[in-house]
Amino acid sequence: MMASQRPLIDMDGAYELRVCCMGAGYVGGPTMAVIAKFCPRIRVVVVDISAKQIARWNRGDLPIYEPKLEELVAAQRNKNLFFSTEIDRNIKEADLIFVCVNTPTKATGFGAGAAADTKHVEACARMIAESATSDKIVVEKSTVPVHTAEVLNTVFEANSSTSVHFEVLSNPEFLSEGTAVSDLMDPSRILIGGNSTPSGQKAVETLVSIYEHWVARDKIITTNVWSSELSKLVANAFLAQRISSMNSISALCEATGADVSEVARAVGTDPRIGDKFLQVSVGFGGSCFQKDILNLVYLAESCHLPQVAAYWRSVVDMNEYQKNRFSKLIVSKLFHSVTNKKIAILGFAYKKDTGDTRETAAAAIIKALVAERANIHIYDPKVEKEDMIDELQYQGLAQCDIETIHVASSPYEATNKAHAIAILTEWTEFTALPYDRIYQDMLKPAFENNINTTPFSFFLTHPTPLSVLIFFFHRHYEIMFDFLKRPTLEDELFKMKFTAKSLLRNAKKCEKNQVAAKAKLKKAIEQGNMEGAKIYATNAIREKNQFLSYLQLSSRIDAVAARVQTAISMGKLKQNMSGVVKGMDHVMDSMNVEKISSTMDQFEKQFEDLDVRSAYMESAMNSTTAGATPADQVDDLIQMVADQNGLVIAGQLDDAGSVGTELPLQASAAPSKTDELSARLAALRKA
Ligand SMILES: NC(=O)C1=CN([C@@H]2O[C@H](COP(=O)(O)OP(=O)(O)OC[C@H]3O[C@@H](n4cnc5c(N)ncnc54)[C@H](O)[C@@H]3O)[C@@H](O)[C@H]2O)C=CC1
Ligand SMILES: O=C(O)[C@H]1O[C@H](OP(=O)(O)OP(=O)(O)OC[C@H]2O[C@@H](n3ccc(=O)[nH]c3=O)[C@H](O)[C@@H]2O)[C@H](O)[C@@H](O)[C@@H]1O
Repeated sequence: MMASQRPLIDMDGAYELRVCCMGAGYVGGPTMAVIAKFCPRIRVVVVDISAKQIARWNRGDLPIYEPKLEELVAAQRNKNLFFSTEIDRNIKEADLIFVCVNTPTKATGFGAGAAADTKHVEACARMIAESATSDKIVVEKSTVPVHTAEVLNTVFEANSSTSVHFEVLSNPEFLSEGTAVSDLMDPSRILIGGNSTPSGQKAVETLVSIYEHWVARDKIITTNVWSSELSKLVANAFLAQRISSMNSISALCEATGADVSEVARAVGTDPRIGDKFLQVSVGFGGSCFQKDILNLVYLAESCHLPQVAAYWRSVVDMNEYQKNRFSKLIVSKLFHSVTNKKIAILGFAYKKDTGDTRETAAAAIIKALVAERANIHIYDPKVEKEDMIDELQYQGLAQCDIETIHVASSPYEATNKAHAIAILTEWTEFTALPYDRIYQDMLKPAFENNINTTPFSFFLTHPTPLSVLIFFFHRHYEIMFDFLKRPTLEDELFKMKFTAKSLLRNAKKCEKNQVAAKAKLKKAIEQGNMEGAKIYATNAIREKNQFLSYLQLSSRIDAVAARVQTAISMGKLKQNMSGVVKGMDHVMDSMNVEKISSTMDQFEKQFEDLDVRSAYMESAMNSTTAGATPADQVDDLIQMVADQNGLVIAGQLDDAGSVGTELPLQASAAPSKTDELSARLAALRKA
């Protein structure tokens, strides 16, 4: 008699149905715990070839981390949920067997690197065929290539007695790690593929009746077996394709000044497109996306559809490009060399709320940084060291390189004396770390003091190219690539304040030089050296002019900064400000006085419309830096210094000639006003 035709009451009356699940991993464990919770009259036994895995499920020290799973398992364990290594016995006793084993990408042989390795699924089929003494419904829950059900049927036919009937169903799983329990309790849909034969349809109804304990019937989709098998691959390929699409657009945004999060929002609000899975990241990870797309590619190639294969392969290629782009970015932001630099990696899991590291983008980034001889320190709240090492090995890191990597037991240990931090998993705890404290313990370049004392939270939202701290927030583009995006007004505000301070310090230097030049002038007059006096007088006047230039530009920038600050806090900024802000970044970096001055002009012009314009020094730079020092100013100064010091210079001034015609060698080599100013500003930038 077919399992589906048996009365749903077990011989001892205790259970309606006996379920066995082969594979106690990320899918098998949580899925069976949820079935056990909602179906108290169904007995569920999860079996695995790994005794270690089963022991952990039984001990309560679960082999996987998944929110809410521990409580769920504890509530059902040894009631109607059991974990066992007795595979043969549990197959015999089961009416329905879920196959939940791993189906990784083939590593060797035909289809290596693309086809799914179904050896574990086939091994399960052989075990079932050998052990079964009564009819079984066998459910493919693993993600498998299309037509795997056919393989199972062939194995069953060849290896079992003719009196036992096997009905194979496809029932792919759509849960996501990190939200597995809630996904299982409230699934978007349940997909069941079965044969159209009466026994096939009966089997479908048996499986439907299990899910109906907690899932509405209209959410349960039934199809033929091949549609179900293929739908799973297509669903994952579509999700991954959205991420790759957005990642590709992120590169375009960086090149054009568009903001990818704004683009994602603008595009995703179209209900035909939807806003899910448009978050830009370092690259998607996880055991399934890449594997399932490659599986689809292999299927297309096997069906002689090269264009279809190439289309889907590009989703994986784009993912590789994004990981690579990101690694290069870290190196370039650390002044093009990470050799012997300590880089703290916060987060190793491929996403938050899971300890799973399979295909994590973190491993690819670490591999690239290790190749550049960086000193890597990793901290992850849930990933164990052995799992990190296994994944790094799997992703091709040599043993000798793995030995150079340190695994830290706290974020503080990882970041202490680090040159940079890369946050690669969006763990919630990373958003609440005391970054000011962490920053204090990090290595810093020779910053100006005001940067060192800037609150750390500033760097979190306003990374600047001056900063050696890098905050890459996996899946949180805003923070991740913030410093690559066009600068925000807040960024510019910071830069303006910094530039204003630098100019002020330069002004002070000029003031000092002016005093020194005047002292030399006095000495020259005393010695009757009128040629020298003219040179020193010229220098003193030039220093004074420069002092004024710096001072006035600094106060002009301060005034604009104050207006920007007010406008930001009042939310009064206009769209057209962004054009000015965009060009601002380079100008401030250049420390070119004329350019800064003209950018300030633009800013002020924009502010006229905002009604926050206030009086400030007009044409400050133009009047103070333009033209040469007039000769009469030089003479006046000499006269003034002579008078102040009771010195007589009558007639000597005319005999000395004009400045610039009879200058001593040293003085004639002195830089022009503009050159000197530029040189000072260049020196200031280097300091
Ligand atoms: N991890 C995920 O989030 C999802 C995975 N899937 C698919 O589900 C399948 C399972 O994935 P995971 O649970 O992540 O794998 P996993 O690697 O966590 O667990 C598989 C388990 O099967 C066991 N196993 C292997 N051969 C066995 C055999 N002959 N008899 C008994 N146990 C055996 C292994 O020891 C392991 O504990 C894969 O096909 C995967 O593509 C589908 C949806 C989500
Ligand atoms: O077949 C599977 O194994 C499962 O694969 C994914 O689930 P999962 O890999 O657990 O996690 P996701 O939330 O899909 O994230 C996968 C990767 O994509 C990245 N991601 C996700 C969303 C996004 O917008 N951007 C993005 O980069 C994540 O950071 C992560 O690295 C699917 O979401 C599940 O439906 C499917 O059942």
